[in-house]
Amino acid sequence: MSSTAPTRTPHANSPEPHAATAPAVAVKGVGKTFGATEVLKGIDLTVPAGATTCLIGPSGSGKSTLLRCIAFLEEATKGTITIKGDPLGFAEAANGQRTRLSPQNIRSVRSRIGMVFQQFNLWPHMTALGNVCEALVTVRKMKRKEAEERGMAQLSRVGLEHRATHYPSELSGGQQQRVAIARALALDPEILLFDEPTASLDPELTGEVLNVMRDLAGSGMTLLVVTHEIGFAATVGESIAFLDHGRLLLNGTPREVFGEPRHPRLAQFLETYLDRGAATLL
Ligand SMILES: Nc1ncnc2c1ncn2[C@@H]1O[C@H](COP(=O)(O)OP(=O)(O)OP(=O)(O)O)[C@@H](O)[C@H]1O
Repeated sequence: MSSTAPTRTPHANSPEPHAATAPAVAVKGVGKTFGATEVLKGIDLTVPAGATTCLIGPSGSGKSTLLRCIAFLEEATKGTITIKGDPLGFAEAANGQRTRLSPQNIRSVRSRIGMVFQQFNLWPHMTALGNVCEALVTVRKMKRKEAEERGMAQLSRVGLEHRATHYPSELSGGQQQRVAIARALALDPEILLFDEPTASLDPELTGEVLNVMRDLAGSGMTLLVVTHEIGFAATVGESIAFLDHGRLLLNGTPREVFGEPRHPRLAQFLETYLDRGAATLL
């Protein structure tokens, strides 16, 4: 098992990696501090395209912060992040100097990333379809009719076409989260980030959201999922990254990471967080 996934180390004069072969996300030496607190300490992580990567670790280890840095909702204090080879936010020159990219460049690379949060953040005054279509019309400038067609297709993908005209208050938490997933999918992202998408759901509603995510994973989308659902990570994740105290301690296949002998910190974490039923999956 390696402490980091295999990364490309191009020769200084070699061309930029071609988008088709570049990883979906490459995180290099990323650090993040909030005031005097160092939350991320030099993270190197490669997220392969067309696969599901699960980011696990104890509470406070920095998982959400790393995901938010990848979505550029937080700015990494050090290091670089590329999306299919394109720098996001900052570029690093050959001499190691980090420069901030233009707002247009940041917007354009960010628009290729979708994100689903723990809270669904739906507009309460809009129907499920209205929520899914809103950004298509206002941001992507799509005609309403075309946006609604695309929105219906995405609602159907998460099994909610029959709830298109319902308002969030008329939907269960699991259905609201599925609408939020449809909204992210409608923008056709190259990579979809999930930040503990089932954490605010009752256990009986968690399964329906995990099933949708399982289907998306099976469709060959690139997913990066922060989760405490270890059973989901072990069965759906093709790559597992274990974060502890702001460092990437382990990164590999589920078998490599969860198999015996287990890293003592992982063993300790699993004892604390293991969700019901996961023990039999590992
Ligand atoms: N905006 C912020 N300002 C100050 N400290 C922050 C901020 N965001 C996160 N932190 C701190 O960074 C550390 C890591 O938080 P983060 O939410 O990334 O952890 P996590 O692994 O996702 O935890 P959890 O599993 O509980 O969600 C925590 O100590 C948190 O208090």
